[in-house]
Amino acid sequence: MIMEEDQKATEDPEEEARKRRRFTDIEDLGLDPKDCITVYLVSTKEEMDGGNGFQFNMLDFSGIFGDNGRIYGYQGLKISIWMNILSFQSFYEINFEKRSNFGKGITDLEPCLKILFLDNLVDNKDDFIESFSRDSHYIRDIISSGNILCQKSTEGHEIQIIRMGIEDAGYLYVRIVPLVVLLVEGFSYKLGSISIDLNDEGWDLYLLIEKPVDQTANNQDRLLGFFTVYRFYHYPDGLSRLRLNLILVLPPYQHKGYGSYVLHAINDIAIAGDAYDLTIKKPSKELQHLRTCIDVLQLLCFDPIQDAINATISLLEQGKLSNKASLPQLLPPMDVVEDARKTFRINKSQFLQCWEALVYLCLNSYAHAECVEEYFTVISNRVRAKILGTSSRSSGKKVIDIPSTVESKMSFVMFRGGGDGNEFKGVDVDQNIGEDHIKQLIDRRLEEIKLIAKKVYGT
Ligand SMILES: CC(=O)SCCNC(=O)CCNC(=O)[C@H](O)C(C)(C)COP(=O)(O)OP(=O)(O)OC[C@H]1O[C@@H](n2cnc3c(N)ncnc32)[C@H](O)[C@@H]1OP(=O)(O)O
Repeated sequence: MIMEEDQKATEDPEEEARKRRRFTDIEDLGLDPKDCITVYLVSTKEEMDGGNGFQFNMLDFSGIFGDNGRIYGYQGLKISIWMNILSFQSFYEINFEKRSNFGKGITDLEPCLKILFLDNLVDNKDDFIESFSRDSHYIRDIISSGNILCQKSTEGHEIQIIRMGIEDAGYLYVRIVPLVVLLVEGFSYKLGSISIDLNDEGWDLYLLIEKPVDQTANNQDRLLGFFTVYRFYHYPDGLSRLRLNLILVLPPYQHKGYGSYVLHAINDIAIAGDAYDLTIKKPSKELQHLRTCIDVLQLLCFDPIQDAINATISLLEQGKLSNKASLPQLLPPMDVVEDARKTFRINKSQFLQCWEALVYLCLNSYAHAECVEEYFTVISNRVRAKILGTSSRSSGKKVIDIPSTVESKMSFVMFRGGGDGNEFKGVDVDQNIGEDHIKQLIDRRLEEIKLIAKKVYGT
């Protein structure tokens, strides 16, 4: 629905002339959609009218408003979008003071919003308001065909994770896709990365549901979040591998422990299904942090790792790792990596992420403060080598020391050249990168490790 606000020209002609001059004199630089669009999650008419719904604006509109993502030809533009959090249909209103072509054309807003919301838009405000009561049990109906995977009790509610059949999942998925596009960085229609192939049985959709214990008509089941998992095969043993493709906890429910609950459930799915491993497709920074905290906590209680950590700390105490010209450094023994995969389904590259944090945690908690500096040097060297990959690569073989759980004395591993043997992810490789940028990336990694330690141990 588009509404042009009443002009106040007759009330203050001078002000109006000044505004008009100002607007026509300047080049139309376009508006950032983030500055003029607000989305409200609502479940009642009162929330909608009173502006009391959950409100968010810093959203990702890339790919929605043309190639450079800006909106042209408007002054005082305000787009309000209300999403019914019970049925995931939406209604919008567009308000502006002025609309005119100032050299860059006029963005046609309605088709853009239709690209975003697909068939989930309700055209009429009264219909939308009616949907609060009409569709109040939409979620309850949808999940009736699903299977409860796990549940826990909170005050007055059951929190359930429900696995959906792929067809029923499809109906709901189409309704929640607009939220994914807006809230998950890097997921856009353009990239085509959000689609689930409903004919591919490898896909599973799981819903995180809040169910009132009192299931009377006035109490609705609510969708708190969801995740999709893809199952494929590990060659040559034919075991399944699980990939978490997408996870979203809806904004009103974030930072309440649900993400953590879901990640534990996914780990359990992988273990119960005897999967080879569990991976996550391009995790966001926040998700990666959460995942590493969870994995580090599990690994800290995993006996086979203790000897390997102690051996690494011993090398750090002797200053043997930072002096090494060859890389990689601070690698765990491969048998420990394999044990962790078999026990927790943590894949190798995730294990290496956890390993640095595990060593740091043990350094800190067992009074090895004097070699923390040594540890920081080793991490800095590792990040630097990752960035400047090719310069430290050689075509020959490299022999490096690693801690061993097999023998008390040192073992060695030989790497054939061409790579730095380093499987750490998360740092961009750029050959022309400057020293300042390298320092920033090193600091960032050290901060990540310290933050994990703080969350896990409060150190
Ligand atoms: C493969 C992909 O899908 S990549 C994209 C990932 N998804 C997104 O980016 C979508 C938007 N974000 C989200 O959906 C969510 O924020 C998620 C999934 C990343 C995390 O879910 P949340 O429910 O917020 O996680 P959870 O609450 O368990 O933990 C988040 C933080 O809250 C903290 N926390 C956990 N429980 C509580 C609590 N009771 N009170 C306060 N804080 C808590 C955690 O320690 C954690 O803090 P940290 O981030 O500083 O370490």
